[in-house]
Amino acid sequence: MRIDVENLRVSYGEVTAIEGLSLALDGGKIYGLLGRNGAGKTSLLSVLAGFRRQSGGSALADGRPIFENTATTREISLIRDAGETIDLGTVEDALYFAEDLRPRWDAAYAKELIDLFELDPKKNVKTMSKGQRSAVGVVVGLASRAPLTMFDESYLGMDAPSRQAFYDALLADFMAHPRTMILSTHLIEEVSALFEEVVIIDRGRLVVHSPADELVSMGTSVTGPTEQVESFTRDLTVLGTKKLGPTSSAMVYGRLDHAEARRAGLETGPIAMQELFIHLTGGPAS
Ligand SMILES: Nc1ncnc2c1ncn2[C@@H]1O[C@H](COP(=O)(O)OP(=O)(O)OP(=O)(O)O)[C@@H](O)[C@H]1O
Repeated sequence: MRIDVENLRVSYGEVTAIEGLSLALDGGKIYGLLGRNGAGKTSLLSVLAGFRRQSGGSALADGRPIFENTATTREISLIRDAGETIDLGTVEDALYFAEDLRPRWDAAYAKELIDLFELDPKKNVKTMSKGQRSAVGVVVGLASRAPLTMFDESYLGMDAPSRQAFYDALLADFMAHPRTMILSTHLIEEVSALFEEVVIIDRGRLVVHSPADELVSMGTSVTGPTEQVESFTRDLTVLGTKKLGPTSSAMVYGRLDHAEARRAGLETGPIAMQELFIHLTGGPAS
């Protein structure tokens, strides 16, 4: 499913969560949606899911307005954190409800996922642990096979093996049934390998929309004797420097001539997406 957002504004009374945001997603990919606390990720996803009407601008899915358009919103699934989406009866009830709502529901796959996450179908969702409720959300989100599937920090409370099981299942199911997936997360290092494209928002505005590999290629570590590192990086954007005795390692943002660095006796290497994210969203939290 294709997404076109144009000059979007989302306000809550006096608070403006999204302002002047335009974004075009071709679809059929896994997108990472990144932003610091309060950046507007949930607000954007809520509009894309039709949970909330935008205050200004437009949001289209496959060229059609989303809000109050049931034919379109049936094809869109947004799973919020810790199973917030599912608050009725047992796990089985939640699955029946989802099956009724979702035209592409795969009941056999849902059952497989219930077994994978070792969930008790007869258990009341409200009495489950936070991680188990998140897992129910993940099952509903994946088995819906919605052409636009969004997970908004849907792993909250899930332990590391369960989160890994979620990422593996998501990737396998995406390969078998390609669709548009948007994952909003703060666990950048853990999830970034899944992203084909990355969208970073900050204070309600778009900062970056780029293929993940291009974004990562914008960051380089330059390591060598401190003096050479300093002289080589003098006119470059340096995100941070680490010193160990006479050696320094600088994190540089922007295109860089690796051969020239090597000629200067320096080593270059990749830096993590998280470092770039921290830089692009205003540096470490004070
Ligand atoms: N229901 C609401 N009423 C008033 N303000 C709200 C409401 N929901 C969100 N906001 C405000 O809108 C801004 C964006 O919030 P949003 O939840 O979209 O951010 P987020 O990027 O999802 O944050 P987080 O990573 O912390 O979940 C924040 O300033 C927040 O306080």
